[in-house]
Amino acid sequence: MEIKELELKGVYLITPKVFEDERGHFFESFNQNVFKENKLDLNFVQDNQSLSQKGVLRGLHFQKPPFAQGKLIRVIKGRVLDVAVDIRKNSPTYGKSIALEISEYNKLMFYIPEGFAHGFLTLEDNTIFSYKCTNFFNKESEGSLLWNDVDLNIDWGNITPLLSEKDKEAPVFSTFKSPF
Ligand SMILES: Cc1cn([C@H]2C[C@H](O)[C@@H](COP(=O)(O)OP(=O)(O)O[C@H]3O[C@@H](C)C(=O)[C@@H](O)[C@H]3O)O2)c(=O)[nH]c1=O
Repeated sequence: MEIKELELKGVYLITPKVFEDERGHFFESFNQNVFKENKLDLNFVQDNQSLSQKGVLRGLHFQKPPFAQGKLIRVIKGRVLDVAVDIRKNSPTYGKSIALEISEYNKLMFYIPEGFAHGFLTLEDNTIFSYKCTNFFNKESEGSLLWNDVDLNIDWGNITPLLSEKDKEAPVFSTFKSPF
């Protein structure tokens, strides 16, 4: 497993070591010791899974402190464009985002720390998305930003995604007061 910090501080790309044989393949999707060796001392308390058809966009979501969450993301089946937006007020990269394609094929994993809004677009039908969280779900702490906000300027491609009612009405970035 290789762990590499990306251009936004605190965001990591994890590339597993995949063992293939005639039965199929095997890889470690999380190893606390290896994460610790890379200064990622994390305590995951909740695992989530969602299934989406192609063209579903979930996001951009975060939970406010004290229920802020770090998320370790992977795709079990299918393919997504996964996006993390830095919403740490004092960060030199505030408002900047990283978009990564994560799939059952490349088996990449993405660690997004507290202080980020997160969303993803599914690129195949029946995409199964799975993530570990460092804090519990807390409905009252949910926050969101509009996926196609002009200032965030995320390149999702030319799409008309299927969104939840909540995500259609998410706040814009220009008037956003970050809780981080
Ligand atoms: C996120 C979550 C939702 N739920 C419930 C609430 C709701 O009735 C139902 C569906 O919730 P949502 O519509 O918010 O699901 P979804 O839009 O998939 O929300 C997720 O989106 C991605 C982008 C994230 O980053 C996650 O943290 C999470 O916010 O599941 C839980 O019980 N526990 C949870 O941890």
